[in-house]
Amino acid sequence: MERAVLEVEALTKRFGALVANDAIDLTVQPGQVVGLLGHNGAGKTTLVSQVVGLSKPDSGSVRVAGMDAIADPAAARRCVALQAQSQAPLDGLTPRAAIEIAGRIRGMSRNDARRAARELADELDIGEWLDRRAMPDGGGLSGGVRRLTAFAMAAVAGVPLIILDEPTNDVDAARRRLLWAAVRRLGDEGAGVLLVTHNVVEAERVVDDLVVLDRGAVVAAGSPSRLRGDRDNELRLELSLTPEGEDPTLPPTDVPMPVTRRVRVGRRVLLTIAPDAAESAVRWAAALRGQGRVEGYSLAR
Ligand SMILES: Nc1ncnc2c1ncn2[C@@H]1O[C@H](COP(=O)(O)OP(=O)(O)OP(=O)(O)O)[C@@H](O)[C@H]1O
Repeated sequence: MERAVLEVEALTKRFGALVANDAIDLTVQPGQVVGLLGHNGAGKTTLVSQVVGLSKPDSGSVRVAGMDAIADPAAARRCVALQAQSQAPLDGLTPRAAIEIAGRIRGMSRNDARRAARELADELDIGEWLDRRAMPDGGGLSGGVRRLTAFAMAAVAGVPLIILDEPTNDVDAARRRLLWAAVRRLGDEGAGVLLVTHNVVEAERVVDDLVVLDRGAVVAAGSPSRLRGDRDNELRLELSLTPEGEDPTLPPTDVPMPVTRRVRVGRRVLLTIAPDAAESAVRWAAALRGQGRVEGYSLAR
């Protein structure tokens, strides 16, 4: 197998007491589109910042195209194109100029950069704004066109690893479809793509693998169909709380099994757990009831 374009191992990053990335393992192969999913604050942007050398991990390793991205961030960065979550600073530029400059910085000839900018504009259907200038007050270009231009800037020159952080924000539905198709094309042409998104439903169609983060840790990883299969088998433990309202699932908790989802509705708490955790879940819930800490419990598919 070809060498992975991104190898993250046991990556840990703390902000004071908060563990923003908790021993994360993640690999992107050439030609593979990997979706990185997670709620707000799950640790996605923290992970991306370390991959591109903007912040240093507390422990763990990051290799980009075989290079140690922690020891030599500048070398690693040459192999990565990043579309950041914040809008790209395009003020005073036209999309055409911005995309061409991004290509030239990556070593493309003037002609190649010009041709690539035109092709990307056609692919994303932003040709009519290609020569319109972005104004500093936010005028000139819509948020969606700015976002698509930033995507084109990341996609223009062939680098081994392309990281897209929420590339569809502000983009209309029709152009989102074009953008997803372009993401798939980048993978099919051999790039490794790490796609950070909240948009699971749309991303699922273009990714090969998904990595799901929750509170800094990887809670699920694999192909979308495998993860869906896992979900079909998941169990739901429901606890009925006492009128006093003690919630034994809140920290400090002695819950003995991994919980992939916790939802509280009134005096009921629903925990989603793996099928092989059924026995320990029932033993724990029965003990809670025995101690009078919950009124009752049930376990269901
Ligand atoms: N510089 C920082 N200092 C302190 N805490 C931080 C810092 N950067 C991030 N955090 C915290 O680390 C956790 C992970 O944040 P991060 O931005 O990586 O999440 P995210 O998954 O990218 O979220 P979102 O989807 O909202 O962008 C959050 O609790 C956040 O408040």
